[in-house]
Amino acid sequence: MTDADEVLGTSTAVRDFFGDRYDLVAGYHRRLLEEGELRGLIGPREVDRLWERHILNSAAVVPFLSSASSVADIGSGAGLPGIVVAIMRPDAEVFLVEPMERRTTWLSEIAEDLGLTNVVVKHGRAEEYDGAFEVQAVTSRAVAALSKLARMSLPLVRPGGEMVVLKGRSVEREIEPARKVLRKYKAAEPEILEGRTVEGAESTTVVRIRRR
Ligand SMILES: C[S@@+](CC[C@H](N)C(=O)[O-])C[C@H]1O[C@@H](n2cnc3c(N)ncnc32)[C@H](O)[C@@H]1O
Repeated sequence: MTDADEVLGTSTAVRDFFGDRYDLVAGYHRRLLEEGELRGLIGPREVDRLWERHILNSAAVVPFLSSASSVADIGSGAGLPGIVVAIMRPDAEVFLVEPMERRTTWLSEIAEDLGLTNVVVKHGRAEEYDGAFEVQAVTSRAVAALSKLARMSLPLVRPGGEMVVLKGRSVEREIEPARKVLRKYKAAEPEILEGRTVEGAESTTVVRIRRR
């Protein structure tokens, strides 16, 4: 961990931002720091920027989930953003969908160790759960281009719900190729939004697509 990332992660701004969930987020950060690289969950360069690039970046999705009582994070990997969402939204049931067994083992361990009783880990590809369950909101980060992502996510979104994706700034280019699948699932026009967390942390692009 760099000094700058540690200073950010232990700052009053970050403590205030997470409020009474801060200790759980800090516990998750500690586990990622100690085991993330070793267990092949994050790359070696990421260890130095876990707070800003990963935890706060993941947290930026939460304000866009509105009052969703059920969320599925697809391609959760190390738990980003799924574990962060589950910590910040204890009132929501959070499904973490991940095909790699090594990663689902980690996700189950983290949920148990942090006492996150609202987490349900689902082993497999998102497509395998089409028709098996529906949620109010589906999140994802760094899983696929928007057209493929929409095909994976929208079948899990109940009508009136939404998919909320953490994306890079060039996401506008992914919208045209996704139009056909968006029409198929009666999705509304994608909204490109700015996700912010605390002063001093980079903002992120969030794409929200409502299903009618
Ligand atoms: C680049 S990682 C990103 C992990 C995490 N979301 C993050 O931002 O750190 C992509 C993840 O998506 C998972 N994945 C790939 N195809 C998938 C699918 N069809 N359904 C669900 N997850 C998938 C991979 O196993 C991997 O864990």
